[in-house]
Amino acid sequence: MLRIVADENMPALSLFDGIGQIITTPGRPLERALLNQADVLLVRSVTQVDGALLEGTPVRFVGSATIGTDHVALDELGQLGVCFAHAPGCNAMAVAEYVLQAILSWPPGELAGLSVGVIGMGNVGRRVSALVQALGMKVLAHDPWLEQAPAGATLVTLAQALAADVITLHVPLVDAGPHPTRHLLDGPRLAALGPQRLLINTSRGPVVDNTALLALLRSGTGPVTVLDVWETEPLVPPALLALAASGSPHVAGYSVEGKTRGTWMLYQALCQWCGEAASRPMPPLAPSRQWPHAITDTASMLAWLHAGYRLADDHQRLCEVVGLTPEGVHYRSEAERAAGFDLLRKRYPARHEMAGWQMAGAIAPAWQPVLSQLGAVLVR
Ligand SMILES: NC(=O)c1ccc[n+]([C@@H]2O[C@H](COP(=O)([O-])OP(=O)(O)OC[C@H]3O[C@@H](n4cnc5c(N)ncnc54)[C@H](O)[C@@H]3O)[C@@H](O)[C@H]2O)c1
Ligand SMILES: O=C(O)[C@H](O)[C@H](O)COP(=O)(O)O
Repeated sequence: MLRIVADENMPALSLFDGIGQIITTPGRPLERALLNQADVLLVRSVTQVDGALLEGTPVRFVGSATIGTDHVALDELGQLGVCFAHAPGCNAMAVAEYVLQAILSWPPGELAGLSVGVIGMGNVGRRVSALVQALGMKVLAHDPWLEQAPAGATLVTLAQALAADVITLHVPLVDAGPHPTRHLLDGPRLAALGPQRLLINTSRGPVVDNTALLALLRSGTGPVTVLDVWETEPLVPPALLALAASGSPHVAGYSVEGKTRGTWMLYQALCQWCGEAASRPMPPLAPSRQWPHAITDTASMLAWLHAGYRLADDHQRLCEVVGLTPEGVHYRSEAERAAGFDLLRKRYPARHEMAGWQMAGAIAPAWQPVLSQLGAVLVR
């Protein structure tokens, strides 16, 4: 039996029953002494995993139930001969649904014909691209690693993508190599956006220079801003949250399906590594849900999306833990704010992706493509 240390915020750990014995632990911080008796470490993005953590321990397999891997020193794990697996794409649909709701909640009214600059066209960027095209929006995709534009999108330079009406970031956090992304949106690029554009960051906090963004928002010249990720996580600067149109505690990918799929992908990788058959299927999750109302406009579309999940609830809860009142007062200490951020994530309400909803009301033709992209079933 393998000895497995796992982040307590990972669902579906019973998948590992029979393969190993699980000890759960908070991921931030992770107590190194626990690893002295562990063969396997399973983390989420809040645990920094490097040679200093693993050297001298019996750990030979590390899994991260996340898309991003910037918290893992992959080269150091390689030098120690530690196998690494993660969960590409596991929560991509949840992030895409978050972005869709942010765009639909933005004031301009008619979205068809407006453009969306999608920066990073991987698992998340492609899903976002498909959803916004289904709304009749044009996709200007920037991804220097791609040679061909994904379906329906036009590959453009970063400057061209940043000239779109909506800019949404879906890059990994990268420091080295030809296309680093730390402060990809730096002061000058942010300043060039102006106050009319919508900027959404669900990638990693440091992809946007938060200090420069705050200065622009304070002067009234920054973009309409939706932030799920923050440069100083788990600390959220109250002033930045106060000036953002919406903020959330790094939960864009926190659907029940996305988190569970992450664990399940690690289960498969661990089985392969230790020569076991991965016989357990992805646990069934989506409840049966029926929407009786018509969808004819943005308001009725949002009403349906809100039946699954409300972006505004995330914002409200984050304001509460940061101590931000409608008057803009913040009265909590840094320690309270950091602990509150992590607690919100630990106690995040069950949020299901929209796939599988049975739509019993009339659906106007303009809305059918986006419902189809979301996996809703038209029963009328
Ligand atoms: N907020 C959340 O809850 C949440 C959830 C999932 C993922 N994420 C973040 O989103 C990122 C993207 O997720 P994904 O599943 O699409 O990853 P992915 O690896 O499938 O795609 C990333 C894409 O970014 C491109 N890219 C790399 N450097 C670039 C650059 N300088 N400019 C433009 N494009 C560049 C890559 O070529 C790739 O196509 C993850 O790395 C993770 O950090 C956040
Ligand atoms: O990269 C991802 O998949 C997400 O950003 C990440 O998983 C968010 O959740 P966490 O791992 O911090 O619980």
